[in-house]
Amino acid sequence: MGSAAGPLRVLVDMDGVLADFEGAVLREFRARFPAEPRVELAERRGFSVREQYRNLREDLEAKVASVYESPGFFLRLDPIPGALEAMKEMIRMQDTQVFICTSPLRKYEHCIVEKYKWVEKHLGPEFVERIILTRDKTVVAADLLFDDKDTIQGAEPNPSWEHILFTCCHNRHVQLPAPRRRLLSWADNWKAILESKRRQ
Ligand SMILES: O=c1ccn([C@@H]2O[C@H](COP(=O)(O)O)[C@@H](O)[C@H]2O)c(=O)[nH]1
Ligand SMILES: [Mg+2]
Repeated sequence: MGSAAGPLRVLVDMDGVLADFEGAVLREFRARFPAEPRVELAERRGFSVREQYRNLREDLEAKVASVYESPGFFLRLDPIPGALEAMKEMIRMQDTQVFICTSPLRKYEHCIVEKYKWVEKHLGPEFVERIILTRDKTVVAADLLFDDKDTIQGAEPNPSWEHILFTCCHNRHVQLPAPRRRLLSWADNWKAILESKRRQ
């Protein structure tokens, strides 16, 4: 895609990229289960927080899941530093389409409506129009996907987007094979990544 074929289409993930899921899990786990062992952010490894707590002690899996499945959890997430400013700038860029592409929990009761409310509260109604909710991001057509999940798989073996790994506590130790790229934070040069893609 890019300039020859129309506007650049950018997908931006929500948890771990716009909204601080990991920080809230730890904060709320500590508050609800102060006597239990926990995984500090510096010790997080791998996308699944649930799996890491299970490896720590089997019964902790259900406890950590109960934290992020609770009503109000997704609404209380803090924005990732710089994310709101970047999104508001990106949506105003010429020849650029930006969408929020996020996966709901399997236990979706509170998560889905709270994700919508979070976007409305922090980014406003124009971004509510731009939410794509899917458990399979590979079938969504775009040029770029900014996402903290290191491996994104689904029904489409060759997604149209380039996955830019957004650095998060659980993926900072992952060594990316060339030519895969990262965005270290929203203070990193996300505009250069968009421009590089327009030239392709
Ligand atoms: O350990 C976990 C458990 C659940 N999640 C949830 O998975 C999706 C991920 O969404 P993305 O759109 O890929 O960010 C979301 O509902 C999380 O709350 C998780 O991230 N980690
Ligand atoms: Mg994510």
